[in-house]
Amino acid sequence: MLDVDDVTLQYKTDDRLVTATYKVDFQVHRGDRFVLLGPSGCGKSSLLKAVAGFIKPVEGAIRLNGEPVRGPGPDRMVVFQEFDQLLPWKTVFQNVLFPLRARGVPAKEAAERARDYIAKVGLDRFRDSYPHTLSGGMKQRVAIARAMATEPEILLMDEPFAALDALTRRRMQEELLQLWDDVRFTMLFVTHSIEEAIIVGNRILVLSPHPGQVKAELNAHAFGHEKSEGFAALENRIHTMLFADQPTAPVKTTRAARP
Ligand SMILES: Nc1ncnc2c1ncn2[C@@H]1O[C@H](COP(=O)(O)OP(=O)(O)OP(=O)(O)O)[C@@H](O)[C@H]1O
Repeated sequence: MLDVDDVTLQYKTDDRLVTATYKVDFQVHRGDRFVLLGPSGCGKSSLLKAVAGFIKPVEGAIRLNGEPVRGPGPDRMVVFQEFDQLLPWKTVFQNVLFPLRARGVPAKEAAERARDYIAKVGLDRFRDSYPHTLSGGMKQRVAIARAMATEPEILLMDEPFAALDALTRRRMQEELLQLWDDVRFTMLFVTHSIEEAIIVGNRILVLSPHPGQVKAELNAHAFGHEKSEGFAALENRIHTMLFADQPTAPVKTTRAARP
Protein backbone atom coordinates (compact mmCIF):
# COMPACT_ATOMS: atom_id res chain seq x y z
CA MET A 1 0.00 0.00 0.00
CA LEU A 2 2.81 2.41 0.93
CA ASP A 3 6.00 1.95 -1.02
CA VAL A 4 9.10 3.80 0.16
CA ASP A 5 11.60 3.06 -2.54
CA ASP A 6 15.31 3.75 -1.89
CA VAL A 7 14.59 7.14 -0.36
CA THR A 8 17.40 9.57 0.41
CA LEU A 9 16.42 12.71 2.31
CA GLN A 10 18.61 15.77 2.70
CA TYR A 11 18.37 19.18 4.31
CA LYS A 12 20.26 22.18 2.97
CA THR A 13 21.35 24.59 5.65
CA ASP A 14 23.29 27.83 5.09
CA ASP A 15 26.65 26.14 5.40
CA ARG A 16 26.11 22.43 4.74
CA LEU A 17 24.08 19.60 3.35
CA VAL A 18 22.69 17.15 5.93
CA THR A 19 21.83 13.66 4.74
CA ALA A 20 19.03 12.47 7.03
CA THR A 21 18.40 9.05 5.42
CA TYR A 22 20.22 7.13 2.74
CA LYS A 23 18.43 4.80 0.32
CA VAL A 24 15.78 3.65 2.79
CA ASP A 25 13.47 1.03 1.36
CA PHE A 26 10.33 -0.47 2.91
CA GLN A 27 6.73 -1.38 2.12
CA VAL A 28 3.73 -1.02 4.41
CA HIS A 29 0.75 -3.29 3.81
CA ARG A 30 -2.87 -2.50 4.62
CA GLY A 31 -3.57 -3.10 8.31
CA ASP A 32 0.13 -2.98 9.27
CA ARG A 33 1.34 -1.41 12.47
CA PHE A 34 4.67 -0.55 10.93
CA VAL A 35 7.31 0.95 13.24
CA LEU A 36 10.36 2.99 12.31
CA LEU A 37 12.86 2.46 15.12
CA GLY A 38 16.28 3.99 15.52
CA PRO A 39 18.46 6.29 17.59
CA SER A 40 17.94 10.03 17.77
CA GLY A 41 18.92 11.75 14.53
CA CYS A 42 18.64 8.66 12.27
CA GLY A 43 15.94 10.33 10.21
CA LYS A 44 12.75 8.67 11.51
CA SER A 45 10.78 11.91 11.68
CA SER A 46 12.18 13.00 8.32
CA LEU A 47 10.89 9.77 6.76
CA LEU A 48 7.47 10.34 8.29
CA LYS A 49 7.44 13.93 7.01
CA ALA A 50 8.39 12.69 3.54
CA VAL A 51 5.52 10.17 3.59
CA ALA A 52 3.23 12.98 4.79
CA GLY A 53 4.42 14.99 1.78
CA PHE A 54 6.08 17.81 3.74
CA ILE A 55 9.57 17.11 2.31
CA LYS A 56 10.64 15.65 -1.02
CA PRO A 57 13.22 12.89 -1.45
CA VAL A 58 16.38 13.87 -3.34
CA GLU A 59 16.58 10.28 -4.53
CA GLY A 60 14.03 7.46 -4.67
CA ALA A 61 10.25 7.62 -4.62
CA ILE A 62 7.29 7.33 -2.26
CA ARG A 63 4.04 5.87 -3.55
CA LEU A 64 0.70 5.38 -1.84
CA ASN A 65 -1.55 2.86 -3.59
CA GLY A 66 0.69 3.23 -6.63
CA GLU A 67 0.37 7.02 -6.79
CA PRO A 68 3.49 9.13 -6.21
CA VAL A 69 3.30 11.29 -3.07
CA ARG A 70 3.65 14.89 -4.29
CA GLY A 71 2.53 16.81 -1.21
CA PRO A 72 0.32 16.55 1.86
CA GLY A 73 -3.10 14.98 1.34
CA PRO A 74 -6.21 13.86 3.24
CA ASP A 75 -5.19 10.21 2.75
CA ARG A 76 -2.36 10.72 5.29
CA MET A 77 -2.95 12.17 8.77
CA VAL A 78 -0.18 12.89 11.25
CA VAL A 79 -0.25 12.71 15.05
CA PHE A 80 2.70 14.54 16.58
CA GLN A 81 4.44 14.28 19.93
CA GLU A 82 3.54 17.80 21.05
CA PHE A 83 0.50 18.33 23.25
CA ASP A 84 -0.27 21.67 21.59
CA GLN A 85 -1.41 20.26 18.24
CA LEU A 86 -5.08 20.94 19.07
CA LEU A 87 -6.81 24.25 18.37
CA PRO A 88 -7.03 25.84 21.85
CA TRP A 89 -10.13 27.88 21.09
CA LYS A 90 -12.14 24.84 20.06
CA THR A 91 -13.65 22.15 22.28
CA VAL A 92 -12.73 18.47 21.96
CA PHE A 93 -15.78 17.91 19.76
CA GLN A 94 -15.03 20.95 17.58
CA ASN A 95 -11.39 19.89 17.22
CA VAL A 96 -12.40 16.47 15.93
CA LEU A 97 -15.20 17.90 13.78
CA PHE A 98 -13.12 20.61 12.11
CA PRO A 99 -11.05 18.54 9.63
CA LEU A 100 -14.14 16.52 8.71
CA ARG A 101 -16.09 19.63 7.77
CA ALA A 102 -13.02 21.05 6.01
CA ARG A 103 -13.02 17.90 3.84
CA GLY A 104 -16.65 18.43 2.94
CA VAL A 105 -18.20 15.68 5.07
CA PRO A 106 -21.90 16.66 5.51
CA ALA A 107 -22.68 18.21 8.93
CA LYS A 108 -24.78 15.35 10.33
CA GLU A 109 -22.38 12.61 9.28
CA ALA A 110 -19.38 14.65 10.49
CA ALA A 111 -20.97 15.15 13.92
CA GLU A 112 -21.78 11.44 14.20
CA ARG A 113 -18.28 10.44 13.20
CA ALA A 114 -16.71 12.95 15.62
CA ARG A 115 -18.85 11.63 18.49
CA ASP A 116 -18.05 8.05 17.53
CA TYR A 117 -14.28 8.53 17.51
CA ILE A 118 -14.32 10.61 20.70
CA ALA A 119 -16.14 7.68 22.33
CA LYS A 120 -13.61 5.22 20.88
CA VAL A 121 -10.78 7.05 22.69
CA GLY A 122 -12.84 7.15 25.90
CA LEU A 123 -13.45 10.91 26.05
CA ASP A 124 -17.24 11.01 25.90
CA ARG A 125 -17.45 12.99 29.12
CA PHE A 126 -14.98 15.59 27.87
CA ARG A 127 -16.58 16.32 24.50
CA ASP A 128 -17.27 19.95 25.42
CA SER A 129 -14.00 20.58 27.27
CA TYR A 130 -11.27 22.87 25.97
CA PRO A 131 -7.74 21.49 25.42
CA HIS A 132 -6.15 23.48 28.26
CA THR A 133 -8.34 21.64 30.78
CA LEU A 134 -7.11 18.19 29.63
CA SER A 135 -4.08 16.13 30.66
CA GLY A 136 -1.32 15.33 28.17
CA GLY A 137 -2.67 11.83 27.61
CA MET A 138 -6.18 13.14 27.00
CA LYS A 139 -4.89 15.68 24.49
CA GLN A 140 -3.10 12.90 22.62
CA ARG A 141 -6.31 10.85 22.60
CA VAL A 142 -8.11 13.82 21.02
CA ALA A 143 -5.33 14.15 18.42
CA ILE A 144 -5.67 10.43 17.63
CA ALA A 145 -9.49 10.65 17.44
CA ARG A 146 -9.21 13.71 15.19
CA ALA A 147 -6.80 11.97 12.82
CA MET A 148 -8.76 8.70 12.77
CA ALA A 149 -12.14 10.33 12.27
CA THR A 150 -11.05 11.47 8.82
CA GLU A 151 -10.45 7.77 8.05
CA PRO A 152 -7.14 8.28 6.25
CA GLU A 153 -5.47 5.53 4.25
CA ILE A 154 -2.58 5.62 6.69
CA LEU A 155 -2.12 7.16 10.12
CA LEU A 156 1.34 8.63 10.64
CA MET A 157 2.43 8.83 14.29
CA ASP A 158 5.59 10.67 15.27
CA GLU A 159 6.52 9.58 18.82
CA PRO A 160 2.96 10.36 19.96
CA PHE A 161 3.53 9.06 23.51
CA ALA A 162 7.11 10.20 24.09
CA ALA A 163 6.18 13.20 26.22
CA LEU A 164 3.89 11.20 28.55
CA ASP A 165 4.76 9.70 31.92
CA ALA A 166 5.55 5.97 31.90
CA LEU A 167 2.17 4.79 33.21
CA THR A 168 0.12 6.93 30.84
CA ARG A 169 2.38 5.92 27.97
CA ARG A 170 1.71 2.26 28.71
CA ARG A 171 -2.01 2.81 28.93
CA MET A 172 -1.99 4.73 25.64
CA GLN A 173 -0.11 1.91 23.92
CA GLU A 174 -2.76 -0.53 25.15
CA GLU A 175 -5.57 1.75 24.02
CA LEU A 176 -3.98 2.16 20.60
CA LEU A 177 -3.82 -1.62 20.18
CA GLN A 178 -7.47 -1.92 21.26
CA LEU A 179 -8.40 0.77 18.77
CA TRP A 180 -6.52 -1.10 16.07
CA ASP A 181 -8.38 -4.32 16.98
CA ASP A 182 -11.60 -2.37 16.64
CA VAL A 183 -10.94 -0.35 13.46
CA ARG A 184 -7.98 -2.19 11.77
CA PHE A 185 -6.40 0.97 10.40
CA THR A 186 -2.91 1.15 8.85
CA MET A 187 -0.24 3.04 10.73
CA LEU A 188 3.36 4.12 10.42
CA PHE A 189 4.67 4.74 13.94
CA VAL A 190 7.98 6.39 14.84
CA THR A 191 9.73 5.68 18.12
CA HIS A 192 13.19 5.41 19.58
CA SER A 193 11.97 3.05 22.32
CA ILE A 194 12.73 -0.61 21.57
CA GLU A 195 10.05 -1.71 24.05
CA GLU A 196 7.40 0.52 22.50
CA ALA A 197 8.32 -0.69 19.01
CA ILE A 198 7.77 -4.33 20.01
CA ILE A 199 4.51 -3.58 21.83
CA VAL A 200 2.97 -1.34 19.18
CA GLY A 201 4.35 -2.82 15.98
CA ASN A 202 3.66 -5.93 13.97
CA ARG A 203 6.67 -5.07 11.76
CA ILE A 204 9.71 -3.08 12.81
CA LEU A 205 12.21 -1.37 10.56
CA VAL A 206 15.46 -0.85 12.45
CA LEU A 207 17.48 2.11 11.21
CA SER A 208 21.18 2.76 11.72
CA PRO A 209 22.45 6.01 13.24
CA HIS A 210 22.78 9.14 11.17
CA PRO A 211 22.37 9.01 8.23
CA GLY A 212 19.60 6.45 8.64
CA GLN A 213 19.94 3.28 6.60
CA VAL A 214 17.92 0.09 6.95
CA LYS A 215 19.62 -2.34 9.31
CA ALA A 216 16.87 -4.93 9.48
CA GLU A 217 13.16 -5.55 9.19
CA LEU A 218 11.73 -7.63 12.00
CA ASN A 219 8.47 -9.34 12.71
CA ALA A 220 6.90 -8.45 16.08
CA HIS A 221 3.27 -9.41 15.52
CA ALA A 222 3.37 -11.99 18.31
CA PHE A 223 4.08 -9.50 21.10
CA GLY A 224 1.93 -7.20 23.20
CA HIS A 225 2.60 -5.93 26.70
CA GLU A 226 3.29 -9.32 28.24
CA LYS A 227 7.02 -9.78 28.65
CA SER A 228 7.51 -13.32 27.35
CA GLU A 229 10.86 -14.93 26.66
CA GLY A 230 10.38 -14.15 22.99
CA PHE A 231 9.77 -10.47 23.80
CA ALA A 232 12.98 -10.25 25.80
CA ALA A 233 14.94 -12.08 23.09
CA LEU A 234 13.73 -9.67 20.41
CA GLU A 235 14.46 -6.71 22.69
CA ASN A 236 18.02 -7.96 23.18
CA ARG A 237 18.50 -8.64 19.51
CA ILE A 238 17.45 -5.10 18.56
CA HIS A 239 19.52 -3.64 21.38
CA THR A 240 22.63 -5.43 20.15
CA MET A 241 21.87 -4.35 16.59
CA LEU A 242 21.54 -0.69 17.56
CA PHE A 243 24.42 -0.53 19.98
CA ALA A 244 26.82 -2.31 17.62
CA ASP A 245 26.92 1.03 15.79
CA GLN A 246 27.67 3.22 18.76
CA PRO A 247 31.16 4.65 18.80
CA THR A 248 32.97 3.32 21.83
CA ALA A 249 33.76 5.91 24.50
CA PRO A 250 37.31 7.26 24.29
CA VAL A 251 39.59 5.43 26.66
CA LYS A 252 40.53 7.72 29.52
CA THR A 253 44.12 7.71 30.57
CA THR A 254 44.48 7.62 34.32
CA ARG A 255 47.05 10.38 34.39
CA ALA A 256 45.39 12.98 32.22
CA ALA A 257 47.13 16.30 31.98
CA ARG A 258 46.08 17.75 35.29
CA PRO A 259 47.58 20.85 36.72
N1 LIG B 1 14.97 21.27 9.22
C1 LIG B 1 16.18 20.68 9.27
N2 LIG B 1 17.28 21.33 8.81
C2 LIG B 1 18.49 20.74 8.85
N3 LIG B 1 18.72 19.51 9.33
C3 LIG B 1 17.67 18.83 9.82
C4 LIG B 1 16.34 19.37 9.82
N4 LIG B 1 15.50 18.47 10.38
C5 LIG B 1 16.26 17.41 10.71
N5 LIG B 1 17.55 17.61 10.38
C6 LIG B 1 18.67 16.69 10.55
O1 LIG B 1 18.35 15.47 9.90
C7 LIG B 1 18.76 14.36 10.68
C8 LIG B 1 17.56 13.47 10.97
O2 LIG B 1 16.65 14.18 11.80
P1 LIG B 1 15.26 13.55 12.27
O3 LIG B 1 14.57 14.54 13.15
O4 LIG B 1 14.53 13.05 11.09
O5 LIG B 1 15.76 12.30 13.12
P2 LIG B 1 14.98 11.41 14.20
O6 LIG B 1 15.51 10.03 14.03
O7 LIG B 1 13.53 11.61 14.06
O8 LIG B 1 15.50 12.00 15.57
P3 LIG B 1 14.73 12.19 16.98
O9 LIG B 1 14.41 10.81 17.47
O10 LIG B 1 15.75 12.88 17.83
O11 LIG B 1 13.53 13.01 16.70
C9 LIG B 1 19.42 14.92 11.93
O12 LIG B 1 20.81 14.98 11.73
C10 LIG B 1 18.86 16.33 12.02
O13 LIG B 1 19.79 17.20 12.63
